[in-house]
Amino acid sequence: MAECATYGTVAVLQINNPPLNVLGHDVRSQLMSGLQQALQDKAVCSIVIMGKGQTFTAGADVKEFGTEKVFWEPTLHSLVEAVSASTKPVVTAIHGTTLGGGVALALASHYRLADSSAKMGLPEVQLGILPTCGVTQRLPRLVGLQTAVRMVTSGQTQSAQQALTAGLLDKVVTDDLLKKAVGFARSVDVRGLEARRVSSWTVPGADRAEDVLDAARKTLVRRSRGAIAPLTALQAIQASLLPFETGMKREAELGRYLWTSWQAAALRYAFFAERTVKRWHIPRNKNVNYRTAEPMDIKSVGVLGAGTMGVGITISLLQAGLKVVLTEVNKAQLDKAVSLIQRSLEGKSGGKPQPMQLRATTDYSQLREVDLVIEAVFEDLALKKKVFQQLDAVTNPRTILATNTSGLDIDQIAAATQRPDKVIGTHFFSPAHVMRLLENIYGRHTSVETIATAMQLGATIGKVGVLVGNCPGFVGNRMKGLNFTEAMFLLEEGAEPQDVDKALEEFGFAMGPFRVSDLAGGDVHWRRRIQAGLTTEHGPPPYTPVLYRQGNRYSPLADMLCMQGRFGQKTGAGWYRYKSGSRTALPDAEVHRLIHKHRQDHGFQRRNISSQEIVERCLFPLINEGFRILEEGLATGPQDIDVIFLLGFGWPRHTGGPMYYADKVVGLGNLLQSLEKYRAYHPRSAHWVPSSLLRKMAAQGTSLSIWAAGSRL
Ligand SMILES: CCCCCCCCCCCCC[C@H](O)CC(=O)SCCNC(=O)CCNC(=O)[C@H](O)C(C)(C)COP(=O)(O)OP(=O)(O)OC[C@H]1O[C@@H](n2cnc3c(N)ncnc32)[C@H](O)[C@@H]1OP(=O)(O)O
Repeated sequence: MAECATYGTVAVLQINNPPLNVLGHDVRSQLMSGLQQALQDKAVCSIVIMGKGQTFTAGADVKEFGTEKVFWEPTLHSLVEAVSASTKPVVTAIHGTTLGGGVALALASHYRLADSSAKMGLPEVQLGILPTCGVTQRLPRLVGLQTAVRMVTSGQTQSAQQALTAGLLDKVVTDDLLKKAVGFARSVDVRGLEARRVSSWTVPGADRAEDVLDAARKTLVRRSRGAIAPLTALQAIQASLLPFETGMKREAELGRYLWTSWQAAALRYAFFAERTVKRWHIPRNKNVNYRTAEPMDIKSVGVLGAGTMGVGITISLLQAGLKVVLTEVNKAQLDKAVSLIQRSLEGKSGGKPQPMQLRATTDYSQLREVDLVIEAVFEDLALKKKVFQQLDAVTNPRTILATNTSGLDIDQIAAATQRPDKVIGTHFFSPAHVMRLLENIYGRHTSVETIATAMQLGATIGKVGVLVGNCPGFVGNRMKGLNFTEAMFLLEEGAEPQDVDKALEEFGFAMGPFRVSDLAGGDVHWRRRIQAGLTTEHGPPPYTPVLYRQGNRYSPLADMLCMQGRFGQKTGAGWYRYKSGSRTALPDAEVHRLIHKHRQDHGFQRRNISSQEIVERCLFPLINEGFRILEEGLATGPQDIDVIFLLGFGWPRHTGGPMYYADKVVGLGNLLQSLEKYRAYHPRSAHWVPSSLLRKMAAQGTSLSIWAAGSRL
């Protein structure tokens, strides 16, 4: 846990708690007793604190946060204060990714040394809490308000060099940190100790504090979208302008406020959910799971189709060091893609991809020897089936064939091949080299090896893979579709597009559904609705009621816009209008007229609709569908659905994701009641019928977290 050794007059305390040296209670206890021993030992003149293994420490043990253990003495706070009060100089020697409580220890020490691999960061606001233990008071005194605000409110890490420049480190060394730290500790003198206590310093540049804090507040109000931690952290930093002890009291008050907030619990859940999804199983056959599966070794990947998705996927693969054969029948498109890929990678690595790593070709047969192919052609089932038939013919029989589809039937695509066991869906999200989600979809015949390989590939390319079953739209788009459907009904009943967008943006989404639709292009879903027989290019199919299709209430408003060529940003007009070259959504009188006329034509009585109703009507059907998905065994657990929404659909992280939000914030009983209420008003929408799983859980008074704990392997 923590080891103590002496090197002449220097005592070295080394944290040894693999893999990340988190500061759980055992580690804290041993560090504290090591420190006390060193203070009592007359032969010891100075003390080094460092870590063994891959990092100094990743900070507090987040697994303790929901428990009493976090308060057991010595708490992190007591340990940090003991370091600060030490009567012998303490040198912290940092390597690897050092986070949170690790930085707190370093700040309380009298000297800070790092090797060049070190990265330092304060991710606490991402967990909804405040960096306490004096971080918000010492950091501004050491690096100034501006850098402190940036580090604390963004959670971004600083490289060793950046930390040195900022004043956070005293020295960066290149090798043998232990030897260098011991040498450094020998050279420091107890006489200078008092002056080395950061708590006795004043914040540099305090005369410009108001400007810095005002500017930061404005940015944070815009960026945090309802998350309380960043703005609270700013208040704590502001308190560093007060005397140190007063500032510490303020830090403790604000720390308590965040610690006990529901957002902190939600963000902690999100942190562990992202890690839980890698422990997948198939609900209908728990024997098929991450433990029983052995992935294939993937060294080379073919990407078929060099459109936007193909380009993003290729960049992700190359960045992870995989060999890629990019295949595209259209030579001009291929050349354009290669230049986009090169430019993107040059921007990141300062160099072009090795010629060996990327082979671009118009010839399918070049895919013969790759380990896995990701097809990324146009979203059309007939085309994909044809492509899979060709791939089946040209590739090695052991090659895995993956399709990047956002909702088409994996079984139908697999049926076009002689190897349905080696066919899987890998749904990337656009831009594919940026978005961290990979929704992997198994079909009826997909083998456990194929599933494990797709999940492993996700991890290799730095994505969070979530395994789901096959159904139209899979998990993400199946649920998300309901949100847009209900948003249009709200327009029919009286809301304007900007009202709906504003309510959901206030809830925490970066963009409301109409702005998203304009960004993505309304024609994409219009084509899908046409294919599904819900509409035609000229209006409702013959003998079909305008407001009722395939057994459900239907709003034709989106179809009406598309029939006028209003596809969104790319055509300069959609639900909003856009000035040439601008992405700013401007309310459009044309759209308001169209909605108004539609209301009159069909007898809708316009009424005022509250933000609460907008949020509930857009989100509750989606959550209800999430329960159906769990009931149908299409996701391993609620965490999987939440991660899909957090990483793929911009669901506000501080609410934990749709299923967590329903479970812990809304409450399952309240959710059920609301669904029943809206169902009474809107009997022609099947999405208001509560799922039987939700009914059962609400009746039993149980929670999704209990259900998930029982079902997860
Ligand atoms: C009324 C009461 C009033 C109370 C007042 C307040 C009381 C406060 C008491 C506590 C004060 C704490 C103050 C301190 O400032 C807080 C902190 O230090 S918060 C913690 C900060 N650290 C983090 O957030 C680290 C998060 N981790 C990461 O970002 C990454 O793990 C990594 C370090 C970059 C490494 O990434 P990877 O190599 O990809 O590894 P994984 O992410 O897969 O992780 C591997 C494994 O480790 C688990 N894990 C990671 N970090 C932690 C952690 N900090 N604690 C516990 N466990 C951690 C992770 O879950 C993986 O586990 P697995 O899934 O494999 O089981």
